[in-house]
Amino acid sequence: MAKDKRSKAPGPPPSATPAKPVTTTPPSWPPFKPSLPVVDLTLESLVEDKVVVLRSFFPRSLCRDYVAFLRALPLTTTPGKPKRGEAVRVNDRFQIDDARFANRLWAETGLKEVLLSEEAAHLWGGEVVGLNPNIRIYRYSPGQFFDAHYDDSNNVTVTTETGSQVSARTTWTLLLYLTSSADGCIGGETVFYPHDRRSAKEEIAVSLETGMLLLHKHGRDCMLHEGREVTAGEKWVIRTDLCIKW
Ligand SMILES: O=C(O)CCC(=O)C(=O)O
Ligand SMILES: [Fe+2]
Repeated sequence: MAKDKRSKAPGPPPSATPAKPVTTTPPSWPPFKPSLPVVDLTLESLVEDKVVVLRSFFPRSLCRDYVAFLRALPLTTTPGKPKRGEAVRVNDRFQIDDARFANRLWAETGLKEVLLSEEAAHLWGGEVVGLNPNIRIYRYSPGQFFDAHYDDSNNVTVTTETGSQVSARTTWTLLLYLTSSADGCIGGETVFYPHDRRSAKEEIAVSLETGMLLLHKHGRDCMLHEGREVTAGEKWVIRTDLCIKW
């Protein structure tokens, strides 16, 4: 086990159950310009059946537009002291239930086609119906991090492109990185630990890449993971989840 001042007392690492979103009017998210996808999206596996990435999912210019836009949202700093059983996360976040934006990310980016392709469709644990309308924005400034935890599977309602409501369950976490070292952000890697313990020898550290989308399996098969401390610049992330019919 790596020595770390953030290491916790014995016991199972906590889960990262997100707080219930407060219902407000969704923001006017910037358009996806240039139209997406800008590259042939190829699913790259980092950990077999557990972690995959799509590089250049958003072009750099769109990431810049998004960061400029997100900066103006009313982000709130999460308390350093978590509720019992919750992971320590220190970052600034904004959370909104926005089925329209979830649908845009799903259907207007090339994501749907690549995830439902024959090679990939078996990964998701069922019939994928879209993305969790619970959209979370994270900003990590120097000193901020998301301590080791597991992500839960949740029951949600997905409103499809045609407006019908489908009962669904989240099966994979989706993280879209909007900044990286190319933008001056140092640290902030998403680190996975395959054997349920924080171990420097075993870690799989995914470095930030501007515009890269990462998906990792959650719920029962979730790997212990953390958002490593940012030491310079800002890490910006859009988080949602992949949902299957339930
Ligand atoms: O920011 C990261 O790299 C990890 C975020 C995360 O683990 C989560 O949203 O549950
Ligand atoms: Fe997580």
